[in-house]
Parts: sequence; C-alpha cells; structure tokens
Amino acid sequence: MKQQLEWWRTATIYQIYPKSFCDSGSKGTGDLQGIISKLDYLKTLGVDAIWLTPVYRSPMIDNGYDISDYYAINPDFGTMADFDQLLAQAHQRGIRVVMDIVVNHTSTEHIWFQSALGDKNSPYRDYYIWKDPVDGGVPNNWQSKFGGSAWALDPATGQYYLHLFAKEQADLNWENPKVREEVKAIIGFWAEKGVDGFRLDVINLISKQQDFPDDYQGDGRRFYTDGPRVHEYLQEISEAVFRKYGSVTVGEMSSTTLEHCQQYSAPDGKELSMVFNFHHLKVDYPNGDKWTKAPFDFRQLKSILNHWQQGLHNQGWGALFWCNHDQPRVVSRLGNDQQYRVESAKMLGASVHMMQGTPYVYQGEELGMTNPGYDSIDQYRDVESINMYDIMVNQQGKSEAEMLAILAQKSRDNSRTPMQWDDSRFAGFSAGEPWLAVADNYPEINAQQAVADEHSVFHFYRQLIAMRKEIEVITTGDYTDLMPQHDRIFCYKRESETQILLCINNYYGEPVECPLPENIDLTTAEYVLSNYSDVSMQRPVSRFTLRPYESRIVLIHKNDADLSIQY
Ligand SMILES: O=P(O)(O)OC[C@H]1O[C@H](O[C@H]2O[C@H](CO)[C@@H](O)[C@H](O)[C@H]2O)[C@H](O)[C@@H](O)[C@@H]1O
Repeated sequence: MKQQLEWWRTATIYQIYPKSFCDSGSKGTGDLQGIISKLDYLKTLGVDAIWLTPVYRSPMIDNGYDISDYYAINPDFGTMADFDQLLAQAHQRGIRVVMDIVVNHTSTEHIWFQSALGDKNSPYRDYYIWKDPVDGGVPNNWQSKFGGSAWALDPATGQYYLHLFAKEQADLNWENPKVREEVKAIIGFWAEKGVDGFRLDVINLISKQQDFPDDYQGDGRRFYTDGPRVHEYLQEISEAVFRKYGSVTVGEMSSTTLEHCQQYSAPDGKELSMVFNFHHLKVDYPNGDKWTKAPFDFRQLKSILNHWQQGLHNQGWGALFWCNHDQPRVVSRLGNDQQYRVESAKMLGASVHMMQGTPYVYQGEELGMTNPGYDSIDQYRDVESINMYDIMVNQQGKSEAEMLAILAQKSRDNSRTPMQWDDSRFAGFSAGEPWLAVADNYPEINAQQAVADEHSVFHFYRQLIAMRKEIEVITTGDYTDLMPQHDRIFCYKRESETQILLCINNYYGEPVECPLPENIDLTTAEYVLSNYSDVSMQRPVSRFTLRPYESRIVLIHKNDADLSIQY
C-alpha cells in the first residue's frame, strides 16, 4: 500500500532566475510575462513547482538578493498584476510557486535602513546590527562573504553596521522581536496571495553570537552559522506562518552541519520542510579555497553525498541539486562539456535524481547548458566575481590571466547566462542585447532543438522526473554506496520493502569494468533508464563494461509485482 506523503516528497522543483530566463520584450533582461510564456514548456518537462529567485523591488546590486521593498514587484520584472497572472497561470497547469525570501539582510536602500542610517534614535535603528569602533577601526575581524571586512561605517554616528555579504546588504537584527514580526507579516502577505512555499536565503545565518568575538581561525562564520537562537527563530516563524498556510519551505543552509540540518528538516515539521547544503559542491575547493582553478575530488564527492543521504534518511529531508544561480554549470564542472556533453549531462542528472530528497532543476540544466567561457573581466556582472577580481588582481598581485581562468571555472555568472531557447539572435531570450552575454554554443544547445530530439538531455530529465512519481523506492528507500572506494564508478543502491534500485554511473571519459556485488539477485531486475539507448534491450547482468559517462538504472522487484514500468 502506498504511504500518504506530502506532495513535495515526490516532486521536482524548477528554479527560475528571472533576470536570465525570458524577456517578453527587448530590454535584455527577463521578466514575469516571459516566465508566463514558458509555462507550457515547464509543464512538458513535468515539474511540480517553480522557485523564483527574488522578484521584489531592489537596486539589484546582488540581482535581487538586496530587497528594498518586500511588498512590491521590481518594475524590471513587471507589476503585481503580472505576478498574480503568473500565479494563476501556473496553478492552472498544476504547477506550484515558491518565492525566495531574503531576511538575513535587506538592501541598504530599504526604508528601514534609510531611516536607521545616521540616526541613533530612529525606530528602525535596532532593526540592524550596529557596533562602536574598536581601537579606532572595525568592531571585529569578520570577513564579508563577498570579500573585505563585514563592517561598514555610518559616518554620521561613528558606528559600524554588519553586512555578511555586499556592503549594500545590511544584516537584520533578529534579536529584535519587531524584526521577527515584520518577517511574519511579509511571509503572510505572499502566502495570502496563494504562494505555495518559500525558499529562505542563507537562513541559518540569522542568529549571531552576541559578543561578536574576533575569529583567529577563520572568517568569522563559526560565530553566526547555525547560531545560538536559529532553531528557536525558525520554530517561531514556522508556527506563525508556514504551518498556518501549509507552505513548503526550503532553507538555504550556508556552511552548515548534518546535525543542524536534521533538526531544521525533522519529520515533525516544526521548522522547515527541507534543506539545501553545499558541501558536495566544494569538492573543487582545495583546502576550502573557492578562488582556485582545480579538478574535483571524486572520492570526496561520493563520501559527502553518502554522509548526507544516510544522515537525513528518516531524520530530515534534503534538496537534491547540482546547479543553481551561484554555482557553475555542472556539465562543465563534473562532466565533459565537449565530446561527451550529452552523455555526461544525463549521467549527472541520473546520479542526483535517484537519491532521496526533492530534486531541483536549475534553468538550462535540462538542456545540458555549459559555462560560457568568458575571457575578459568586462563580460562579468556578478558583484562577488568583480570584488574578488579586484582583491586578487589589484590588491594581491595575481595575474589577470590566472584570475580569468579561475572565474571561467568558479564565477556565479557561469550559470546566469541567458536561457538558450532557440538558435535565433540572442538565443531567443530577448529581442534586445542581453544584460549578460549568451554562451556561443546556443545554435546547437537550445530548448527548441532539445524538445524536438527524443534523445536529448531534456527528454532524459523528463523521464527522471516521471520516474520519481512511479517508482516508490526513489522516494522512500534507504541508501547504500556499493563501491565507496572505486575511483571511477559511483554505484549506489536504494532499497524499500518492495523494491531495490541500483544507480550505476561512470564519472569519466574512458570505459570501465563494473562488477556488481555478488549478493545482488538480478532475477527480477530490469533496466529502467540509461543514457545509452541500446541498454534497454539487455537483461541486467552482474559484470559489464560501462562506456564513457554511462549511467544505468536497474530496478529489482522484491515481490514480483508491477514489472516493466514504461516511461
Ligand atoms: O557556500 P556556503 O557558505 O555554504 O553558502 C551558500 C551560498 O550562500 C550565499 O548565497 C545566497 O545568499 C547571497 C546573499 O543573499 C546571494 O548572493 C546568493 O545568490 C544566495 O543564493 C553565497 O552567495 C553563495 O555563494 C553560497 O553558495
């Protein structure tokens, strides 16, 4: 008998970065009408929900993660009427809508900050975190995640305010109960409109250790990550709004731990539905340093995924993902974006979609879109990339060529290039010059081509999304890595009371022998999906050769029931 599960446990969520998704005119930036025009495409892909990165009013220093009005739509994206239309049109197609909520910080253009700046008596002064200078300088040595000190001076009062990100993103003071009431009101406003859920930006940074000590071991993050009152705050918000409206919630957890994530996403639902963690995406950060050009560590990747898959089973719920607007394109990062682009994009899709959790597909991932390979700093727009270029080239003396090679691998702009819709000028993204240059490969890699080609990455993703609804072990089964020491194959087993699923993947461009463990009984086994089309004709055997980037998904029926599922 099928268990009754919340909808999001069998769902796939599609992330839209509105600025780069679809421009309904010739502005060169995407908008809400553009999104509406592509809802049928998303329906064809089969996703259950869309997550929109911030569309609120914002000066766009950090592309909307610097909100200046939580109750208004950024005119660059459209109007509130456009938003209401998007919500209705998505719902009409059975697609839910998840909004991004950024409440660790606001834009310094927000009316609260504008009132607080320069006025110690402002009713909003205590909405932010202010400190007196220490020895005539910054209050402590914490570093901004975008480079430089995490403190900026308010010249009129002589105090500093905290900004963990850009100086235009001032951290809110969650110790102040009025701030928490404002957050509840904001979420309630959007939930009342019918929004189905919320993605909470860096939500595990909201509670800072109140003595604000210097950090002699790192950049300060240990004093505000998963901080002292974060669980209490989330429970308070959850009870007041999320549970009241039945919203799905996903917390973006920066530099977090499994133990905290078990609590954030515990099955009792007192805090959040699920969590994003980023540890598996730091396997190309040697010694934790993002700003290097380095290959990824395959064994470390598997070991991190294993740790989280096993640790969250029955104890929490994770978001499954390779890509988002902060990460380079996965096919360029862990796959091969040239000779084996299609094979490796599919293999990577299979290896993350067959895990336990809720998969997130970032726009263009379903096409196997690649990093653009920019070769000039003038092509970049991201505040983090531009800051780091300045620090490393102009202040630390790294060569320009070296830093450009690092940005071509690590910059957040790698994933923010315009969505490639067709082979017309500007890839069908806009009738005007896009805000960020389109990747040169759009004539070959685009949605029109992919939808028309039944062997495309798009149709493979469509099958993966459909399989999650049909094969219960994908949602409920436990997880075991069958070859943790193998240096080329990632082969894991999912097992429930009635089914076993094997997901077998070659992560490299050379063939490799794959011996399955002898105790796996393949009598009732069938291949349900592979990225090589001849595989479905075969019967699963226990020893075979995996071709470059080959992926095979095997389903074993423990009870001889529902054999031969078709996708
Ligand atoms: O790398 P982590 O320490 O684990 O942090 C995760 C991500 O956190 C930040 O991302 C989010 O917040 C930023 C400020 O609002 C925003 O710029 C970004 O777009 C958000 O997704 C950080 O910027 C990312 O690089 C980290 O991956």
